[in-house]
Amino acid sequence: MGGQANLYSFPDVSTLARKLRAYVISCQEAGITRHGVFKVGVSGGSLPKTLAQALLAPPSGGNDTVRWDKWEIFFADERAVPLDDPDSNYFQLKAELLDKIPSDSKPTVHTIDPQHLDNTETLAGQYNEVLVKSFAKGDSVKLPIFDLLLLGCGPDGHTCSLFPGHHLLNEAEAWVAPIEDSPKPPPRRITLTLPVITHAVRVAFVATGRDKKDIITKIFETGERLQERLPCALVNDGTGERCSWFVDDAAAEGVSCAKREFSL
Ligand SMILES: O=C1O[C@H](COP(=O)(O)O)[C@@H](O)[C@H](O)[C@H]1O
Repeated sequence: MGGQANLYSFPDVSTLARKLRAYVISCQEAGITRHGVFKVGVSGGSLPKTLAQALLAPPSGGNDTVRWDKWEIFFADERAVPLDDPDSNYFQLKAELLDKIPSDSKPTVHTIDPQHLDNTETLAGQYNEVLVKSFAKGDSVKLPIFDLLLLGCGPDGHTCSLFPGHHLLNEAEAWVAPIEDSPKPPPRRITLTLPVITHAVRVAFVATGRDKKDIITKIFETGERLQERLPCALVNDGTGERCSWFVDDAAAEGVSCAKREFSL
């Protein structure tokens, strides 16, 4: 894999949000040029709040426009709960971001089908079909290619619903996989698999706050990261310079090397 993941550290979350906006818009423009739409996968957890701060800010002119009507939003992982449950990643994104987008320019949002909540295999199959319809369009395609995946990093190094050392990290065929034993509640979820994540055109992690410091240090500084099979480190290794980390100084405090200057 070419190069190393980019680690961008900013003094505070508002600065991070401004730079993240510029980055997402550049991925948006590339996606629209490539195929007329912007196909983005988003995580839950702390990400929707920071993303909303980035994307709901008024445009500063020039090319700084979020073209919501061109966005197709998918979920990088989702919990097997109703869509109006506060644990639902869709619910969190809706509350923080989707409900605040002006009604004349709404994105297309692909949720799980809540009819299949009682069976995570069926739920993963249903969401897989959603991806097939959008990315394969009747052709045989080995893997979907997201224009951008916006991911979180849990304090244990998990991303999406891929957890350290979990057997799902070995999944090589499925695009979407069920999980029934997530160590972080709720236990029943579905997730994009590692091959899908590392196949994206761009991957961006967003992680802020002191409670992310130890794991980010481990991911970027120590030799233990791969032995421990930390999902975030595996994504870094599978994507190289296509991967960018947007972190604040509190989260990056333990990293002494590898930080890059963000320019766009
Ligand atoms: O359970 C989850 O956690 C991760 C990380 O969340 P964070 O609050 O530590 O940012 C999140 O990315 C994932 O989508 C979610 O299901």
